[in-house]
Amino acid sequence: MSRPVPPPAAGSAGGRAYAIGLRNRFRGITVREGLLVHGPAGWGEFSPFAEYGPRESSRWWQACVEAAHTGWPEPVRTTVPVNVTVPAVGPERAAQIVASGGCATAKVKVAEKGQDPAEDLARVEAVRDALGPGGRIRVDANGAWDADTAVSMITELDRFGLEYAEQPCASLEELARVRRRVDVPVAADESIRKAEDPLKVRAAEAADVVVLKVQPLGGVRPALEIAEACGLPVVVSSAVETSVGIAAGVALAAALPELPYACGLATVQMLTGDVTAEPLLPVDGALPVRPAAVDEEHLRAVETDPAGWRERAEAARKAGQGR
Ligand SMILES: O=C(O)CCC(=O)C1=CC=C[C@@H](O)[C@@H]1C(=O)O
Ligand SMILES: [Mg+2]
Repeated sequence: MSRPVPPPAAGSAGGRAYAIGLRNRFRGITVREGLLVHGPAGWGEFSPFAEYGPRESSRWWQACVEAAHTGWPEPVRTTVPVNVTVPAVGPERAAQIVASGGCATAKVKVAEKGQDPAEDLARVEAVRDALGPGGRIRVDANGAWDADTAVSMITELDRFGLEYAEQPCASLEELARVRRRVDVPVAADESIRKAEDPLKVRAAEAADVVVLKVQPLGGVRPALEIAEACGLPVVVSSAVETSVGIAAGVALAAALPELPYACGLATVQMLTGDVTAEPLLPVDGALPVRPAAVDEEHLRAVETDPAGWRERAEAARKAGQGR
């Protein structure tokens, strides 16, 4: 029998670390790691990627503290439509992922380092075949194309029908240039989550849609403020967390006044394990709006030494005080 995990003893550094394999390599990693913290409001997750220093990680820590100590605003919906996420895999694997994903929308990674355009075309074609004509496809280049390449790739990929192209180029100027030259809407991700001033996206007319992730933006409330200030349609997306982190993304998506697109929150599917007995996985293409409680048996199966993670959390906390 599995049982709920009690909170860490008062005064302890707190936080339990996990390491969970990914079913397919994603943004260069094969294992996802992070820290889970319990507080009066529930569980929070702190899982900045390995290359992020204390300053960048400080927002991720704030998001964890919000989840554990404050909780989230009231939801305005009970389910959140989601997309299946397709890493930069071959066409057969891409089709399998879509077929088993249970979603009518797919986000497909493109422009992976070391791959060529024919691989992107073959992957997106396989995804279109697997989804059927009624499905929606968005692609994410993570800023890897220059403006001319983006225009020609988006035009070519749009043969298979694109809902939007996420972060085709790195800079706002390039995004704006691409946006003027293609009919496919442009979404901004890194231009929001890595920017000192996320509102510049709107001013630069660089995007039609903004992608918001809770941890990089410092929590559900700060992300809601950015959404309101931007005034553009929002897609909430994950940072490939356990169900604990995903619940924060779901809380953001559930609190937004409008939610016109499926969200990138079905990523527990990408992991080989989870820390809860009831993972936040899609049913009929949507996630239920609810928190996620850590379960002792599931956590133990993926638990690692928390020392390094507690140090990272402490450094992020201190860096946040200087903001
Ligand atoms: O949006 C999704 O479908 C899933 C999440 C996702 O794609 C990402 C999560 C974390 C890091 C990123 O490289 C990636 C993204 O760029 O959106
Ligand atoms: Mg992205």
